[in-house]
Amino acid sequence: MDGASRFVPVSTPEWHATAPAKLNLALHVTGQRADGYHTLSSLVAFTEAGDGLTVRPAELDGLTLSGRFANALSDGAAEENILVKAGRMARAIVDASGEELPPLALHLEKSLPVASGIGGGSADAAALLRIVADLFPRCRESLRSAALALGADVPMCFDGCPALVEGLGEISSPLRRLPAVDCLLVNPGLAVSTPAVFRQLSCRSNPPLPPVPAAGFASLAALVDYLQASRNDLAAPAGQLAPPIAAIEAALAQAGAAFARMSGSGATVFGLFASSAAASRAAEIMARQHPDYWVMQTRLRPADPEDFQT
Ligand SMILES: C[C@](O)(CO)[C@H](O)COP(=O)(O)OP(=O)(O)OC[C@H]1O[C@@H](n2ccc(N)nc2=O)[C@H](O)[C@@H]1O
Ligand SMILES: Nc1ncnc2c1ncn2[C@@H]1O[C@H](COP(=O)(O)OP(=O)(O)OP(=O)(O)O)[C@@H](O)[C@H]1O
Repeated sequence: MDGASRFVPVSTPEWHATAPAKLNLALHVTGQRADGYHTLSSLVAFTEAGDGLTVRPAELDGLTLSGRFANALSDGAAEENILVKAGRMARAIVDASGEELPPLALHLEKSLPVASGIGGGSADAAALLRIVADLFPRCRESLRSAALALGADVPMCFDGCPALVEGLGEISSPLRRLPAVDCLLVNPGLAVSTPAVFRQLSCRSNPPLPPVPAAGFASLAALVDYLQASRNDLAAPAGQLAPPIAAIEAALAQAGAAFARMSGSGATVFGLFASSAAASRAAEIMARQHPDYWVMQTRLRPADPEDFQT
């Protein structure tokens, strides 16, 4: 059965994907290109939990929203939603391949805070591109290549695997091993603009991350050892725009995190924990201290060496 014929079954099909949060476990800004964009060296991982995207064929394209952070997106025109742009791009690519992508009804359960350094919009767009790639496998490479035009984080979200990323984030070296580390994400309720953070950077030319061990990370301890020799270069400029970031990092460490750091351009801070019980205890402490903060307990999506062909 080819991809297009899947759209004419007796009952209406429906596809669902989780759009996980992206965590920049470490992020070094290594330079600035002539077009103003910055080159990065970043260790990225993805969480089990995230936004939820449901896609159905329909008479007309449409987007509906629900979830805790839906309101943050319904103020703007639907056309501005990155999902609408991703859908348009996917249709152009599928059409150019000689197949046909019908109108789609999209429903987004927006569970991740907006403009928070965990790539929520990028994850949503990538989830849609992945669904289209599964339906039209011949278009997968073109969809992956086009993803960068939607945003620097979209290619890594499309791959969805823990990786060392370079360039603007589109050059990816997947990690051979990463355990399913328990983690907490904490956001103080302050939206932070990514361009504003890059503008505040004082040094735009830093050394890349230390080499990632060829075998990846077999334990939380090995990962933490590596992270301690790295930074998030965007933490200082983001802290000028969202001062609670440093206090959240300290509070997570105090509450038992083996490691805590801001992700991306902030203001979300992640904490890594030795067990789900330890993460739950810290979640209770954070919720008691800051009932207005967003706190999400989840785990990192692991990487297993058996997934790699040698
Ligand atoms: C900070 C990161 O989240 C780390 O993964 C990404 O680099 C940002 O990814 P993103 O939010 O998808 O970013 P985009 O939507 O592509 O870019 C937003 C704006 O941030 C700045 N920007 C972004 C990425 C990058 N490598 N250099 C930049 O200078 C540019 O001013 C750009 O206009
Ligand atoms: N589906 C979407 N989800 C979130 N933001 C969206 C979406 N569509 C458009 N946007 C816009 O994109 C901007 C960035 O939002 P997003 O949540 O992706 O930021 P972020 O978490 O800081 O991303 P990154 O980590 O990639 O910098 C917001 O200003 C928001 O209005």
